[in-house]
Amino acid sequence: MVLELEQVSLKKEGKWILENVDWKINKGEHWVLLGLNGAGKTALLHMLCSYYFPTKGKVNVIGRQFGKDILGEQLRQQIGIVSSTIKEKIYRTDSAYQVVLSGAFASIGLYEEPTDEMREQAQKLLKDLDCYHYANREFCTLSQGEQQRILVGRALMGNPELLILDEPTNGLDFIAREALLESIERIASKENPTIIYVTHHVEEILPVFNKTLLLKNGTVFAEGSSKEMITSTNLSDFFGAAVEVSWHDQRPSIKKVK
Ligand SMILES: Nc1ncnc2c1ncn2[C@@H]1O[C@H](COP(=O)(O)OP(=O)(O)OP(=O)(O)O)[C@@H](O)[C@H]1O
Repeated sequence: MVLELEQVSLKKEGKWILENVDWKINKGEHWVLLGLNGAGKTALLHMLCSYYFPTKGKVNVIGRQFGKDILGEQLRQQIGIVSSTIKEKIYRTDSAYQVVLSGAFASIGLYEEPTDEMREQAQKLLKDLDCYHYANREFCTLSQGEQQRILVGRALMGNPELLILDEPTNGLDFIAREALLESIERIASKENPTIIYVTHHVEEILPVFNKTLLLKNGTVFAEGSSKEMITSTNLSDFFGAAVEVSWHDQRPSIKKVK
């Protein structure tokens, strides 16, 4: 089991942000965490990375139980994460290669001497993600799409037990988005890491993400196979607005019904 949440609740400034969340993720599963703005997705991710401690309930991430085991840095080294918060922190003048390498230490910037093995893995990731030709460019000179690829490479350094992709296509145009999704699909099917893909865009649910958890107002609205979750009836209830879901080539699309 990579993740086990049991009746997890989180209170911040007198308000319940998460309530009675149950979620189990087995090794190698690919999940989508879908929720509208303010649903509690970021709060939940912060908890998985041990930045937040649950007010109630049990959290077990990669075999470590919050409250019993030592967490923090050690745990975060086993989780690869792509998020806008991390992107904002990356040093503008670090090269793309340095950014990828820093993932081996789960640090922002490089403070330790990488081993030959780390360098080899970083170069391989740059090639696999089709980023090798801009490896020596400063991070800030890369396009949004290029930056996101580099961040995916950084997250994959050290072969994490859990890969969290938090709205990785934010700010990307249609072409860059689809190209990044193709890479993610390749990683998911080839390397088979456990992945949580966080989004509010139904269209981004790739066939490899065959499980979905719907989070609404801090509670689990429903969870199960993506095919069963992503239906017109279920999502109309979930969004509180009549929507129509259609599937093409195993990818869903959604439109509001007038
Ligand atoms: N530290 C905090 N203190 C007080 N309220 C918070 C805190 N963190 C989050 N919240 C509130 O909890 C709710 C859920 O926020 P969260 O950022 O987790 O949502 P989200 O699903 O990630 O939304 P988005 O898709 O817009 O990023 C929001 O109402 C937010 O204002």
